[in-house]
Amino acid sequence: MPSPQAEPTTVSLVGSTGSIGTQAVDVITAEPGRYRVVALAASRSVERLAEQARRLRPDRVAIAEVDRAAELRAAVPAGTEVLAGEGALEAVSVDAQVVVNGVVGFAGLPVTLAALRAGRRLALANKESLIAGGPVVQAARATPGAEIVPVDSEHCAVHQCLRAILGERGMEALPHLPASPLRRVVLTASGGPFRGRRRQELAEVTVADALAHPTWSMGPKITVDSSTLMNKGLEVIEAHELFGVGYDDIDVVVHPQSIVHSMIETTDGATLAQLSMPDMRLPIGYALAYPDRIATAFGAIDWSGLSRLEFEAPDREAFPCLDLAYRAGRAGGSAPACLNGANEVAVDAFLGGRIRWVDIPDVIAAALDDYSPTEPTTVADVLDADRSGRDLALTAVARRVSAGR
Ligand SMILES: NC(=O)C1=CN([C@@H]2O[C@H](COP(=O)(O)OP(=O)(O)OC[C@H]3O[C@@H](n4cnc5c(N)ncnc54)[C@H](OP(=O)(O)O)[C@@H]3O)[C@@H](O)[C@H]2O)C=CC1
Ligand SMILES: CC(=O)[C@@H](O)[C@H](O)COP(=O)(O)O
Ligand SMILES: [Mn+2]
Repeated sequence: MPSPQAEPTTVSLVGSTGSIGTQAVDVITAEPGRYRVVALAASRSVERLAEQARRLRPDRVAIAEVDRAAELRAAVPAGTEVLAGEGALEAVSVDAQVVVNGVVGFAGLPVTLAALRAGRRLALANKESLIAGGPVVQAARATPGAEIVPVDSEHCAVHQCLRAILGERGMEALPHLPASPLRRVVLTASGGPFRGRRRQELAEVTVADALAHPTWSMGPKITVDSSTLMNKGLEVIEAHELFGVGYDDIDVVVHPQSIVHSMIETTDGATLAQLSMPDMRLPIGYALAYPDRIATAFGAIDWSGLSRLEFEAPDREAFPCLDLAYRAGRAGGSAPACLNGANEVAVDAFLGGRIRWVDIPDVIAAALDDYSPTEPTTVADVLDADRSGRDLALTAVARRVSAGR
């Protein structure tokens, strides 16, 4: 049973109009009286944002694109404060006890930093901010009261497993991993839509092919990342940052059913895993309610309908992005920010039809080859590294476009 609550927990939903944001709304509305949404925020989707505001009645609504503010003001209930433009999303990221960061990409960094620096619980879906922000996000995480509870399904699974061996006190010490019987973390990957194909069979795949994820329905950027295995590579760095586990102790296994969401192995050979049907509302509810549990079941397994759970090694030759991420993670410092920025440029160029799917890893590798990592200590350092990754990737994209590839 959940703990009795006098007052609802306040929540800011940033990126409320996307896949994570709309599923967070589902979870909150399934738990009447438990949560109150005090702020909603998105980039440009006025209609969806206004509809959510009419339903959830937040105090404030923020929109990043300033030229959409007038339309939004006209569509939200009277008395709702509307913020717009630079700083608007950051401003509403301190309004609540729990901040859900469902923004896509590096644009989520200000939300992550604002929530942590204000000592809030951050329900983190936006992996890119932690990966690129590295040491700067870790410093903000040390703010009294601040905590990150992962929404990303694999890390939410690892979080649940680690609790079993570390206890709540051990979890509070993260990312300084306490002395523990943990041997390794094993992240599961669906393998994406191109699982089983060799590199030479992937030259002609289309955007529609890459967006056809076999098990999850998600926004376009992460869906393309899943198809290249860069999503898993980013998640390896995310696991390192979240839990303080070294890269030699983070492995990836392909599991096409997406039911085992990840595992930990202990020194005595035991494996602990978290299983559920692929439904992001479970990890979202976990991050909202931690250390309690919500009362609504999302993703419970009907064992009579489940015939097999399969596992295989990732094909690192056909999907080189996985090792590019390990390379950047091991290089450390600002290398993950460069990797992430280059990946965002490459994915954007692929979605825009400027490069082929097989060019994505080559563009990112070209950026990493020409980049010398530094040790970022400020947000400006992180922005610099992101900019360099983007510039180097843009050059590599332009080279491919002018070569007619
Ligand atoms: N979807 C999923 O199941 C999972 C997602 N994640 C992670 O969660 C994050 C969100 O993914 P997902 O929900 O799929 O993405 P979507 O593309 O579905 O949604 C993105 C959200 O971010 C907003 N947004 C886009 N660009 C900006 C910007 N420049 N500044 C501020 N807000 C912006 C969008 O607003 P608007 O609608 O106005 O454009 C929208 O609300 C990603 O980091 C992803 O890796 C992790 C695990 C699973
Ligand atoms: C739901 C979620 O957490 C995604 O990150 C998911 O893991 C993507 O699937 P892949 O395993 O194919 O990358
Ligand atoms: Mn994931």
